[in-house]
Amino acid sequence: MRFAKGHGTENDFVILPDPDGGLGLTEADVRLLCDRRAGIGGDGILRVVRTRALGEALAPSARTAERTEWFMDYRNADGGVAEMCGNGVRVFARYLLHAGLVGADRFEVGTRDGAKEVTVEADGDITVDMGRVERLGSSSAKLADRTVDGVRISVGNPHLACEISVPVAGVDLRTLPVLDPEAFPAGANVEVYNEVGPGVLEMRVYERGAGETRSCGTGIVAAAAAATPPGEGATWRVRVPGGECTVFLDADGARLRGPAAIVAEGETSLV
Ligand SMILES: N[C@@H](CCC[C@H](N)C(=O)O)C(=O)O
Repeated sequence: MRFAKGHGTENDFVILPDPDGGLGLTEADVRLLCDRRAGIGGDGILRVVRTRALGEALAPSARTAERTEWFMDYRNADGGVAEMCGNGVRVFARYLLHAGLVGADRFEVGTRDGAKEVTVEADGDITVDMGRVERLGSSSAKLADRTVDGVRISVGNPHLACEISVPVAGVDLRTLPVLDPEAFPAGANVEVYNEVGPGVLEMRVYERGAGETRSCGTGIVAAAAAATPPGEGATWRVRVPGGECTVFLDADGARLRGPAAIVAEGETSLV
């Protein structure tokens, strides 16, 4: 089948065009496609399917996706499903434009967290309206070399955003963070962040279902939200190992702006 490969600040994805929803994509297929030695390699999969072709009923949280033409079926590299992917939506939007499946500079993408409006900026960046960001209290995570305290944040998917006040480069993120299972029954993405200047954060992330990645859009939003006093608006530039994104927070929620690129297309016999 045809595939494409794309990334947003080096959070990379295998893109599978499946407009009519006929592809029976198993967890094993996803793991093989994302394998960096035996497969194509990626932090996750973006299946590009017409919303009306979805065989499964949309969850109540995804109802607004019903009005969209294209749905991003996101899978983590371990084969699991995730509700949202901030870098993924930008790459998905870039693919729709690249493949001629949309023509406008502003359109909506369906996700398990509902419809997300994307805007193509004059410089080529893509901005995603991420919607509501919820602060859910505090929790902690045991990492390989330290225990970190943070804020539980929902950006559609679960996060623990931890301010560490020292350079993030020194943190050992090689092992799965140990989380409070009551706070995170479905696991979570864990961010460590540090304010390095006015309005500028540096961040690293251990993604649920993928391990440490070079960037995570929802994680960037979670860190920006955790760094902002509740009820206030703010703009943050967030530096990650794979680049930089900007987050705009206001009373309506968050917008995430950053690059997105398609870097290859081809045929695969792995699915
Ligand atoms: N890389 C993504 C997030 C992907 C899903 C995440 N690993 C989860 O399981 O929630 C992003 O850019 O937001």
